[in-house]
Amino acid sequence: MATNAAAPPCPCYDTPEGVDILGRYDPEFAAILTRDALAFVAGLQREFRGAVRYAMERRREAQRRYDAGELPRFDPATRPVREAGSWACAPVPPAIADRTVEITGPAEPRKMVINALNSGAKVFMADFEDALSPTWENLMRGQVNLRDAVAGTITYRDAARGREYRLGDRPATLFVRPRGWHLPEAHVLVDGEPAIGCLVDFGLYFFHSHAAFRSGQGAGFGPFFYLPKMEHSREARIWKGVFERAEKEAGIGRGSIRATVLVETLPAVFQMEEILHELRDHSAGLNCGRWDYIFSYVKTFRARPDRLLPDRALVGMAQHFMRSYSHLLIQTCHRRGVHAMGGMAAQIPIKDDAAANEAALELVRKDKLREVRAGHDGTWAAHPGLIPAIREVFEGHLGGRPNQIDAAAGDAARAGVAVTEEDLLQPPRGARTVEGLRHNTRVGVQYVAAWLSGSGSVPLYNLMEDAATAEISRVQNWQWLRHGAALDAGGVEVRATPELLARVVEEEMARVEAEVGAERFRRGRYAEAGRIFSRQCTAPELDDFLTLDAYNFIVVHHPGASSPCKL
Ligand SMILES: CC(=O)SCCNC(=O)CCNC(=O)[C@H](O)C(C)(C)COP(=O)(O)OP(=O)(O)OC[C@H]1O[C@@H](n2cnc3c(N)ncnc32)[C@H](O)[C@@H]1OP(=O)(O)O
Ligand SMILES: O=CC(=O)O
Ligand SMILES: [Mg+2]
Repeated sequence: MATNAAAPPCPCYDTPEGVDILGRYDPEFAAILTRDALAFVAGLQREFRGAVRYAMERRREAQRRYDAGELPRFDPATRPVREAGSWACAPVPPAIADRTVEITGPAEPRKMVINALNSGAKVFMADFEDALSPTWENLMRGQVNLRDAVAGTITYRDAARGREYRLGDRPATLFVRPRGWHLPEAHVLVDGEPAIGCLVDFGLYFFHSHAAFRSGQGAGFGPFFYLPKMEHSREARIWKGVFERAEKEAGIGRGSIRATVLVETLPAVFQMEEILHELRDHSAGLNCGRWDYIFSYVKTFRARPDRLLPDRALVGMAQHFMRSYSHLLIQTCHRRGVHAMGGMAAQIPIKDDAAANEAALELVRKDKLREVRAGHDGTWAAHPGLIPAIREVFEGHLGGRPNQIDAAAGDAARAGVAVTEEDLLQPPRGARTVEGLRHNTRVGVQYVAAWLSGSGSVPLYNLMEDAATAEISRVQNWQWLRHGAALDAGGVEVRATPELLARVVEEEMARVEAEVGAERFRRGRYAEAGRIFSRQCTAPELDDFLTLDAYNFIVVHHPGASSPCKL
């Protein structure tokens, strides 16, 4: 954690009792961090921090049981919720009936927010999570961007390219993804403790934009959210409480706020009905967060040598456990009357090779066709260049319908099969190789270097990489090392050991340096990233999240940014 002693003591933020801001002062940020907005955020913290602490402890307790050999499963105690045909989620707001293509991207840079809103997608998910490195600057600029986007006033001038960016006629509808429950916000203290990051993200955005959103984009509903990385319905219950408190304080109707929950942890797949039930007045469906789901599969089974994953590249939606997860999600959502959203194909446009670009596009088309045929109502795009192809697949299949919630269509329904616990847990098949270890390392180190430098999503080897995909690289390396996995090295079998990893890290760092150039390598945070990534892959206990440990390296405290000179 760095301290910037050179920061001037004043001007400073006007904070309510018990709130301290340790991030850099900026007049633009001060327009977000108003006394009233901070009082709203502090109220959320004070009411819900006990429940969040308890939920995090329950996660750790569940993990201890998995480590001892228990398998995740459907909870017998909530069978009545799963089996009751008598409940449904609140009707879908008209503004988001059609979510066939959603673009995602970080809430900062500003240019990207405008591009996403103008991309032709129905929805833009502005991300404070997988795609954003949570530096103070990114978080606060992201809040400024979203406020201006909802107000319809967002513009940007790219002086170097002489380009002006402004909103087009039919911008995408905004969803905002706050961070997961586990991440603190070290620049905002409430009663002397770091705030819960997602309540800062949610609270500031809601406070400044709920009214404009409801009268504009939401047509009487909203704001809309995506909720990441939950592991149990008790965590959804906390969000329900947050939403109800926010609605009450804002004087808007209960059920105005809607949220799509990402089902992206293995424990959560056994809780989908329960999550929807908790959020039934606030639900905007579920989404297959496939990359974090793979990460979670490894994490949950960290202690199980019989459940080692094959190379990352082989763990796709065609694997039985992934297909089963998507099918159960579709069945569950449609039974309860809400959208079943698909996930992210990792391919992005390839600029300098037309044939490779066409091959990448074809993979995206195939992935999307599988999703819409399975019954998904919409899906994600990582890049504006993919939207025409994805729209063509989804709109072509839906034939003018905004979604297929009521259609009882798709493989998931047609198959008529009950997805079982065994289906959801079936270990994926495929080879484990030294090349896989190398690829994980090369990508993991470069991602961490980018994240430390403020970029949370980056193109690497023609694929999108973000926190979720990087997590797979990290935990897979850790798991292979922990269990001394046998890896194929071109026909020869070698064991994954710390010594092998050390050699791979050294060689891959040299390769990365050659690829990015010595100057960029020296100026970037590659060496630091190499150390963090290696340490995490060889740690005796698996860290819960890459970004929790790495967060300490991006926190910059400015003493005097708030309380010492309260206005
Ligand atoms: C696992 C998950 O959670 S998935 C969801 C989280 N991940 C994401 O959201 C990733 C989103 N995608 C991205 O961040 C980017 O597409 C990247 C980093 C993968 C590639 O970005 P770049 O290298 O900048 O792409 P590229 O150079 O092709 O960009 C071309 C133009 O498209 C824009 N663009 C690219 N991706 C996006 C996007 N997702 N949203 C808006 N605009 C975008 C760029 O800003 C650029 O605009 P310009 O021509 O006005 O300068
Ligand atoms: O958030 C999405 C994912 O795939 O992870
Ligand atoms: Mg995710």
